[in-house]
Amino acid sequence: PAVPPPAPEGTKHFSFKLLKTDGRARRGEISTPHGTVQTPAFMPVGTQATVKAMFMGHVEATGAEVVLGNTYHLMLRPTAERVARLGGLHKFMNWNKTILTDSGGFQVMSLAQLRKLDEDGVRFQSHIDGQRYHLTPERSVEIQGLLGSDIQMQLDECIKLPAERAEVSRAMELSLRWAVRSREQFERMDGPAKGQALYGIVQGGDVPDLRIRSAEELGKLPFEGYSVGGLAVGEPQHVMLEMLDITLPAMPTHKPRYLMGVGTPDDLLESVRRGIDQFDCVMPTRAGRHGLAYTRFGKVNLKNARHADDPRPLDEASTCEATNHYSRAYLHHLVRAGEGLGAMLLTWNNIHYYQDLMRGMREAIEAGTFDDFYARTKEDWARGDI
Ligand SMILES: CNc1nc2cc(C(N)=O)ccc2[nH]1
Repeated sequence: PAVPPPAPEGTKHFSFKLLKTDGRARRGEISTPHGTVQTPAFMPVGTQATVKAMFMGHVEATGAEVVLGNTYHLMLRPTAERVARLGGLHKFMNWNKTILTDSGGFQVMSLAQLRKLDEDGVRFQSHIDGQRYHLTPERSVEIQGLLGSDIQMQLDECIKLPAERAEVSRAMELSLRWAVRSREQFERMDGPAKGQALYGIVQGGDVPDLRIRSAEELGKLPFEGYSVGGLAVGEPQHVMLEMLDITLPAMPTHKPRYLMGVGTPDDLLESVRRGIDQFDCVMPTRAGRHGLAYTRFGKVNLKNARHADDPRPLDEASTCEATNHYSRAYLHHLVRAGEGLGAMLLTWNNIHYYQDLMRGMREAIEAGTFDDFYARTKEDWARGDI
């Protein structure tokens, strides 16, 4: 039988230190058996044990200290048991820093076929080969343990917005019951002793009293951190931000807060300002594969013919080794020609930009100048690319 990989030599603990605040913005440090994570942090998405179009050494060069793995994809292929037999996800993908995994629940609802959700869990068919699965809170934690994930997620039910209050309440209450079962499984697998973390996920849609109930009930359980779920699911940005204003004050102060699936650079700036510590989003990697660059002065679409003769790099001041050796004209050519190097260079640029933005916010909070950083960054984006 496959057993979870052994924790690395040395530290076997998880901790979070709240180092400084500036308004509601927080500067912290997460410690896991695979190193530390300076927060606020952006976690590049490594869905199928790879950050698409990047070598992990280059992901590390951007300053990223934690990447996300998707339980749904990995349980289908190559399976958690095979990854465990091969030494765990860190070894499998050659990443020896921190790995956070999601529970699989969100992607079952968005990718799998013939889904049937009940009190026990969710039954579905693989989008790859139609094979049937039954994902329960216990199985999701077991899979994440087999992968050797440092930060694991409870199984929850995330619904799309807009939704009726009754539906939001049903899904939130189910997620609370699943939180307890996830925690029991995590402790059966000695997660805390291995220095791993399990995060509870706050649900409640766009309904203030349900958000507060979810946050308060989860806060009574000994989770190492808490995610804000159920957002970036079709609601306008102002609704997402209003929900943060409601939810964050009801969450434990001295535990990390992770806003799932978010977001654009502007989402990150607004959410750090409200007290979020961790983010993940496919935006920078997916955009890079579609010819779109994120820069200090906003987005640049390299497909656009205006770049065809432009000898300048994307950003003269960027320290990203992937983009300051190449002209916009060259990037435009690669994108128009459909060359793989185009996707690689733009993905690297985008992850590097996201890490630069997070580093800027961390330094501003440390210096007590977050409001100034916020205003200047908004101005730079408004200036746009010239
Ligand atoms: C891209 N938006 C997004 N919202 C999410 C919510 C969850 C959740 N578990 O509520 C997970 C992943 C998510 N990704």
